[in-house]
Amino acid sequence: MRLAVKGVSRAFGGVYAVRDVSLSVEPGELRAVIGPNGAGKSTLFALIGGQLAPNAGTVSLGGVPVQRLPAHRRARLGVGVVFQAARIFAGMTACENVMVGAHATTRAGFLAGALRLPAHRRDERLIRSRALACLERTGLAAWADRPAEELPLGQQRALQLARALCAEPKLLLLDEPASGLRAGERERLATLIGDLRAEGLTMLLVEHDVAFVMRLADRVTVLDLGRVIAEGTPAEVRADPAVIAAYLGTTERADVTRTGTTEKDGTTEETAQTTGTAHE
Ligand SMILES: Nc1ncnc2c1ncn2[C@@H]1O[C@H](COP(=O)(O)OP(=O)(O)OP(=O)(O)O)[C@@H](O)[C@H]1O
Repeated sequence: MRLAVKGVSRAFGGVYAVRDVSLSVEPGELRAVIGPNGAGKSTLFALIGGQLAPNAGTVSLGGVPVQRLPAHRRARLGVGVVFQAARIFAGMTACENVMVGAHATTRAGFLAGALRLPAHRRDERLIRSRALACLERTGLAAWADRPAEELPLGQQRALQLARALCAEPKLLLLDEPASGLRAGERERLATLIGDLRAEGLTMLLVEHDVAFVMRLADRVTVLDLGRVIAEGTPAEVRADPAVIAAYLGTTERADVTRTGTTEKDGTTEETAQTTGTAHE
């Protein structure tokens, strides 16, 4: 599903977190959004997912303007979201957590469920088998019937991804999916994202870990201080002087696999000062 963001701005307390940002992601494309700390990545992510509304500009999905729709309405249009912080339902098994993702997309509603109609039982069986397949894809098959809260953090993230996939999204938004993962988990995630891309799923990936996205993305959008400063293929972006100045250059972060906070040491004085201003 095509995603088009046009002239989107969002301010907090008079300070723009995202300012006049435009980007369009073609169906089947894997787009990465990178940028230093405070660049506006998470804000842009929330503006697309519907957790935030823009002060100006439009967001459209497959040509439908959605900037005023809440997140659950965008989900129904086919937007799947994996947040950075694990959002799991405690007191439910891993499989039940994943099944939640699919319920919005099935016909049998609450009433059919409450009345235990045959259509509902059929749907439940279908959803359970879909959920198990998603758990398998994300390496969580062995956890299916265990309480979700017992999963280690990395697996809780994978569980969110399984839940999003179970809803069969047309656009998948991933917010720093590699952060906090161990090397093996990171590799598995990269493989899965590559597989999803090969299957034609449109994805937008916000990521701190530049090396992680550079080998996966078709195109990369670079934000700095709320604005798009570069866009292109990974090779083009890597060679762009504006990107090097703002983000990649001084500590060769492109080759450093880091998560969490971006180090400020070694940045140019100018970059350090402007980044500081953005946080005020
Ligand atoms: N809810 C909020 N209230 C006030 N200011 C906010 C809010 N969310 C973001 N900001 C500010 O907007 C700017 C952009 O933040 P955002 O989290 O979108 O950047 P980011 O690129 O995701 O950063 P990071 O890589 O550190 O997560 C920052 O200056 C931040 O302090």
